[in-house]
Amino acid sequence: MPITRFQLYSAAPWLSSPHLQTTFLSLFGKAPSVTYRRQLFIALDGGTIALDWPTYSDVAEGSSRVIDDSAAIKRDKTPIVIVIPVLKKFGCGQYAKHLAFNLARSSWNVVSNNRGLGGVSLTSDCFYNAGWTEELRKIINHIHCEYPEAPLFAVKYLGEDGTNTLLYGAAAICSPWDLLICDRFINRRSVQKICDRVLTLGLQGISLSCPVLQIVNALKRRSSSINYVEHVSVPLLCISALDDPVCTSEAIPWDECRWVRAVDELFGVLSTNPYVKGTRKRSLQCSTDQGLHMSVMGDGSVTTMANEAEALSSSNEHATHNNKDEETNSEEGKQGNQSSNATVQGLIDMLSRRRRQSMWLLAQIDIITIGPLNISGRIQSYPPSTVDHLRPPTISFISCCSSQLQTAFVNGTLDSKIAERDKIRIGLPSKGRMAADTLDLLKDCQLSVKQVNPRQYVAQIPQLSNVEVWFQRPKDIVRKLLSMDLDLCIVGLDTVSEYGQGNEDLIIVHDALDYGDCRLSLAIPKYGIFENIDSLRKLAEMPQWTIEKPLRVATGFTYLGPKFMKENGLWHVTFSTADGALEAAPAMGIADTILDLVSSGTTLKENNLKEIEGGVVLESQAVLVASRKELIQRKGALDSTHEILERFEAHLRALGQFTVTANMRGGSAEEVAERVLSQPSLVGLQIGGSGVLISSLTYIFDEETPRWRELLSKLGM
Ligand SMILES: Nc1ncnc2c1ncn2[C@@H]1O[C@H](COP(=O)(O)OP(=O)(O)OP(=O)(O)O)[C@@H](O)[C@H]1O
Ligand SMILES: O=P(O)(O)OC[C@H]1O[C@H](OP(=O)(O)OP(=O)(O)O)[C@H](O)[C@@H]1O
Repeated sequence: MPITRFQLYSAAPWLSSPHLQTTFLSLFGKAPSVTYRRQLFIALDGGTIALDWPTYSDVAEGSSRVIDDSAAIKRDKTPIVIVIPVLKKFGCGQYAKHLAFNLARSSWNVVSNNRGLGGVSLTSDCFYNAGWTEELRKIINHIHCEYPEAPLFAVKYLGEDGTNTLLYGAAAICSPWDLLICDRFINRRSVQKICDRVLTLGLQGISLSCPVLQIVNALKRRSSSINYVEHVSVPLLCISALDDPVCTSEAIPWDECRWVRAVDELFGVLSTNPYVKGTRKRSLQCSTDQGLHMSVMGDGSVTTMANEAEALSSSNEHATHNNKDEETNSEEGKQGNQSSNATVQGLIDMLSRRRRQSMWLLAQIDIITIGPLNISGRIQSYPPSTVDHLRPPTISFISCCSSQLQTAFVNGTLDSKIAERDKIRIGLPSKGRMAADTLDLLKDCQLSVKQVNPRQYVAQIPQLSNVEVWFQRPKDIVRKLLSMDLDLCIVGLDTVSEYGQGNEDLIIVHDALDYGDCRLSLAIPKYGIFENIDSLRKLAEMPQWTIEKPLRVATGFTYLGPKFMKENGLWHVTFSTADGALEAAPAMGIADTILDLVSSGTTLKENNLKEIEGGVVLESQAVLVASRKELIQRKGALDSTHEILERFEAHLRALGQFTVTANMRGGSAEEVAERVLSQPSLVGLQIGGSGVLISSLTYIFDEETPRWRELLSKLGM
């Protein structure tokens, strides 16, 4: 049962020390018996990653299921919780098991992972490290593309990816927050040092084969989630024990966690949440505690409280609220909600004035206990049918969000974000293959971009006064179009398809800008078992691919890749990913095939690889893409898009067309006309003669272009 400040947990006297509690749990704690279905992946560095899915039979009371590869499950909307244990020795594995078990019983699907944990061998010299989030990012991408409809819940990573994260929410349980402070805490007292030794003993079995890393303080600082927490943009529940023997409360980012701008959102939830009871004043014990607190009661109810209430009561403006709150302290229901909100609002106003900041609010839950957390009391169970409502506000009252919170997220509508700016934003590739050609196309359409230097990421198009250009990396452009930070963009079709993942908000306005041509294609070695394989069908029919030994594909396209394979009947497939030079993977023995972009085919040839019939996933070239919501809702967005589209269409239509002005001999205008019309090859022209002008055309305008009509119909206009 969760213990809150109002129900202080008193341990038995013989177990009063948190160290003893942890040791007790490690020795005598009985974790639920859960068996896992394990999926193993080999990363490109040779490391082994395991995803462990708890099985249904172990949580029979609930409705959690084993996730398999069937198409039906792929459409499953059951939320998936990714549990990321840090250590499994010293009792920590018990926490993870309790967590997984209770989540699964509450109808959530659960997957647990980390390199080198849970008996997974370390097969590369790269060990788990708190600051290395790249692997987690890839895993989240992988799970998301496997189960695109299931909301994902899993802090450094969240802060790094800000609004770009694929997660819907997260919980950090006993996070060390600041590794340096925790390290110093552990080494401060001898009892802590013993604890450190025990942890190290637990690690010995796996760490002996690894090179010992001399982790310097700077690295600890950089790897700490405390530096990133303010950029988190999804609901984040942080649960810390104030007497944690390792993750000391001194490292908790009290201030950062409180800097939440989503005040209205929080109020909305408070006023509508049936569990909200009255407010209570109570002086808090911890010297670092200042500000507003919300506490989750044992029955799942939420209570607000504040240790600055005394200060508040001295403020005339808010005295009325406080008095009322005290009187109605024990009241429940609507009246309680109102007084709760009034108190919260009063504190916000007072603190805002004091700190001279616009608006902020803390939302914090303190749990003072040690031992397995039975979280079923607080994380609610959502049947799949209600999963669409899983996005806050349902759990947002425990959120810690950055000020960059998407408005769509806050209010469930897009309007306030739409109102935030009056310029239309077009995203263009900042560097790479597409960058120069994109600028050339715009220039050829008399839409030159004025960028003072290439490092300046915002620029203007003087011809379009209400349009701003934002230079970004192609994949970020698509993400920002989805998050409505951009309205329009030019990128390759492959990038939109991969990172847009079929999102209906993305509309291809112009699908053939005539540069950046390439294809996403499957390539296999020319040698060995593939020597006689020349088609996808033959590849799929090879007897070698089984559950135990699947076809290994190296690709950066972790959404399109699995989708293509399944659509083509290749079921026994695993994917590994890397940022470039994928063509080396088969020769290195890391993969059997690669799925990558090809244009001239030179790279494949140089690496002894070949394309196969039916292996092309996508033909790509540069495209103009827009956000449907932006086109509909942002004033001027559709007009600007129309103008850009018209110029692109007219210019591309004019490519390869020339005007020729020539002198032609003839007795009269009629005679010249007759000679021209009777000779399609214009034999009578004296090219090279005096007065002949040949110039390429810039535009051939249509009254109304087909693509514009198509766009209007896609927008339902
Ligand atoms: N031979 C090719 N290889 C890769 N991309 C190509 C090729 N030909 C055209 N393109 C286009 O160029 C895009 C890649 O451009 P760029 O190199 O800037 O991006 P990137 O490698 O995805 O970026 P980043 O370096 O941020 O990962 C592709 O998405 C594709 O649309
Ligand atoms: O068919 P080709 O003309 O040979 O082009 C194909 C290669 O170009 C791209 O790589 P890039 O040059 O972007 O380098 P990368 O592999 O490091 O991404 C792509 O990933 C292929 O490797």
